[in-house]
Amino acid sequence: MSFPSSPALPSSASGASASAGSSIAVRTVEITRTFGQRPAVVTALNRVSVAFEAGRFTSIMGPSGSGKSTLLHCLAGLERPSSGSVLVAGTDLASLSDGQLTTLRRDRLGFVFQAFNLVPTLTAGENITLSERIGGPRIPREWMSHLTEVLGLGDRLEHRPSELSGGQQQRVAIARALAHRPAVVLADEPTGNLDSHSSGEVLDFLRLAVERFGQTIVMVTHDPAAAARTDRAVFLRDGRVDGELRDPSVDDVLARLASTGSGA
Ligand SMILES: Nc1ncnc2c1ncn2[C@@H]1O[C@H](COP(=O)(O)OP(=O)(O)OP(=O)(O)O)[C@@H](O)[C@H]1O
Repeated sequence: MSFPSSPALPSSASGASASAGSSIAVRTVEITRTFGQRPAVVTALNRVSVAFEAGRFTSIMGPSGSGKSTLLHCLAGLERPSSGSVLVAGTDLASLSDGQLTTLRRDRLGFVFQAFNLVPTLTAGENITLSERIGGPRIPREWMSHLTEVLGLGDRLEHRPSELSGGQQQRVAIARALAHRPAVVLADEPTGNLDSHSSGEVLDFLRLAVERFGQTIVMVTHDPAAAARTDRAVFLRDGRVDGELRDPSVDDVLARLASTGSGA
């Protein structure tokens, strides 16, 4: 597969630092998240401190119930931790009002979900520019056309989601997540609903976004093959960070999961 070279990044490139690995895009400091009341309190996250470097692709793995989704939701500002801090591009989410948090989520974060979450009544192109349509920064058209060309969507922009395959819908969702150059893209099992061919393609595009555009991506996955496409796999267990692997291979990840008995 060959791709055209990237045009100059828009000056509004908000936080997608090109200096891979040299700065922290998002971090948690000692976050704890509990659900419920005594005596039935569930501690989903227990004093988790983890930092995600700018321009890197990180996966979060761990057994069911280990806290992966709760961590991603806290990074996304969808859930507030019971204690501790979440900092996105240096901003402590706890210091923001609800309105400020909504704006930060629109302008500085991108999301890719297992269920695509496209707006069914909008075309692919309209879905991709959704953040602009709801008041976010203007998406430069040169960047938009480059992005859709790289993702192989150039001839699909007038189609509605129901007219696209699952893999194509997820590519639209990725384009939407990347369009406003967020500080971080948060991906929750982005290949969970796809066949292995489409999964491979989606992982190729996420990888490309990191390498070509310096995008920071944090992805929850159960799939060792998906984790092996990332720069770093962080393992959770019982709401705590339980080690990590740099440049993991599938075998590394499988061995790691087997050694802790944490079949993903
Ligand atoms: N809204 C909630 N109310 C009560 N308990 C919750 C809530 N959300 C999560 N939990 C509990 O917190 C713990 C962590 O859940 P979480 O969904 O973060 O795990 P996970 O690692 O993402 O699991 P899975 O791989 O199955 O999606 C679990 O024990 C779960 O039951």
